[in-house]
Amino acid sequence: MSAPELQLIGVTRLHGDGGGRVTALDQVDLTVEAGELVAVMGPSGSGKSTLLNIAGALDRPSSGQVLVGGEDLTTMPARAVAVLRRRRLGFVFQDLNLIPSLTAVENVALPLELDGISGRVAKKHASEALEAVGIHDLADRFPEEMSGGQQQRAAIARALVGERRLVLADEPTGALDSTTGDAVLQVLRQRCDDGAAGLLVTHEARHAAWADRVVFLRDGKVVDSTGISASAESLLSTGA
Ligand SMILES: Nc1ncnc2c1ncn2[C@@H]1O[C@H](COP(=O)(O)OP(=O)(O)OP(=O)(O)O)[C@@H](O)[C@H]1O
Repeated sequence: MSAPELQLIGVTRLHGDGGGRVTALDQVDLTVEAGELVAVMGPSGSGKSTLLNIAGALDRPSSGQVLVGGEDLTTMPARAVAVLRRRRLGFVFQDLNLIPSLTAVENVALPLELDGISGRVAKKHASEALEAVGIHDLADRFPEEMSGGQQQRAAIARALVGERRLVLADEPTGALDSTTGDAVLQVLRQRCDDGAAGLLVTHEARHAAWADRVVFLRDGKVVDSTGISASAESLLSTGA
């Protein structure tokens, strides 16, 4: 059997020291297999963003292990981590970070070109990624010529382009209207159904309902991890 796409083992992240020390994550264990979409929920300050940043090698744990596709990020040289992050991980954050002077297709092709793929091949993959998120016809528009929802879809296409096996999303629907937000989640869900692994931080039970599993954090600890059928009902009834 192949290694899980993502495995956190006993991950602790401390910030500051002395009296000001904060335990952002406390001995967190989490496994996400290929084909699985896992939602992370919890109150403000519970450690959701820290978890996502550590899973995406944007931050390092104070102790514990982070394995991506079976490779331990915590012992890997920084250069190898950067390559793995570029090739294997896709990030969808609220801050879209599309480059204003590049068209949609150029923005999506950029990570591939940075990875040494020829411009022509990168554009072909980028066009397919734009098609998958339903904005193929906007390929030659600049970000300022697109609506917020269209920009978000372009950002998702950029996160999914190429062979990204692990997709990390932090409130990817942001301020989008609910129809566009659902479309964005549908793309993420489809990608996981096609074999990627996904980790989705969200405050909204309606969005977590797209996941196979929900992990609840409180004060940096996983307090519950539950299949969606059981959790969705209780979450929706409490309005969490
Ligand atoms: N760089 C930092 N320095 C000090 N404390 C930090 C730092 N980053 C995060 N923290 C603290 O770690 C804890 C977890 O923060 P984190 O941002 O992961 O929570 P969150 O669940 O994503 O919150 P929110 O839902 O409000 O975004 C909080 O107490 C936060 O104040």
